[in-house]
Amino acid sequence: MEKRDWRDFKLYAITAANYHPGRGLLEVMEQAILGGADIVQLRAKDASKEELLRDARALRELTARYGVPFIVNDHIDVALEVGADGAHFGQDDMPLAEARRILGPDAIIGISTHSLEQALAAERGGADYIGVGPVFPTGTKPGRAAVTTAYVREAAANVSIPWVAIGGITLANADEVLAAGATRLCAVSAIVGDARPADVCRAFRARIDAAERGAGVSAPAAIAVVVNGRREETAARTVAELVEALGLAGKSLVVELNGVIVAREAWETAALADGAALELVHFVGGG
Ligand SMILES: Cc1ncc(COP(=O)(O)OP(=O)(O)O)c(N)n1
Ligand SMILES: Cc1ncsc1CCOP(=O)(O)O
Ligand SMILES: [Mg+2]
Repeated sequence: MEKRDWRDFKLYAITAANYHPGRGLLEVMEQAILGGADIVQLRAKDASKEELLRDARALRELTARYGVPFIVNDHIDVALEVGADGAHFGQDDMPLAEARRILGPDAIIGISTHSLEQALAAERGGADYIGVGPVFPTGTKPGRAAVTTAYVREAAANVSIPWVAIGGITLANADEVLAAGATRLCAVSAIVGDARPADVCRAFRARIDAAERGAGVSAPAAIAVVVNGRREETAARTVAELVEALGLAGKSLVVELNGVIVAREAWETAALADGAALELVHFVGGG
């Protein structure tokens, strides 16, 4: 089988074990890959070196099995030790030139950028890809100012190396980021924090593919779902969008999707696929 060029990646999934208590890292990341994540990063800010090495070895094996590039965040020694495909660094991490010297010419080196100036500097310095973000405020990187879709537009117009939009991206705002010119999306909480990472990744990939075809942003195709036993055609792709479309936003509701209750905090990322079955129970306040 011909090996895919890693530059063709569309959906970048990053680990965050704190978002999936009770579910294993490998189980969650394998689901993400099965749903269409085509590059994976190990990011574990509070992990010990031993934990990092253990998880990096396991993810190296998993990603190799699926032919998906594996990147390690921050820790160049761990990337080297486990034979990762590359490493990712921020503006305050190891300088790009030093990382290149240590990892060699074939490693994939990613750099976070928060402005076009930083993007062009990373490009000149030999980065293989850059992160553009955080596009929106995000609890995954608290305190970091959002660059907004204004910087996504600038990147789309000016950056020649692969770049990926990151930060606060969910199924509810993915189309906005794609409409600003992104062709690759990265998400942490929206993927690994969802009970069904494969479904979320499939939904992200569908949005990315639709944007690439120049379709879907203004007039998404309808899917058929079953709501309380009744078939509904809808353009909604998340529980939140469906609740809004049914005029139930702000109401006291319990939502069950395919037999599983979806917590209100997860409505924005709970993806709807064609054929999904929902039960919506609306409580009317009493006196
Ligand atoms: C793909 C991607 N983009 C950006 C980042 C953030 O890196 P950094 O700014 O160094 O912040 P930390 O992730 O280290 O907290 C990333 N990891 N991946
Ligand atoms: C690591 C990182 N760098 C910029 S934003 C971000 C966090 C993205 O996480 P989420 O997708 O949960 O907002
Ligand atoms: Mg970093």
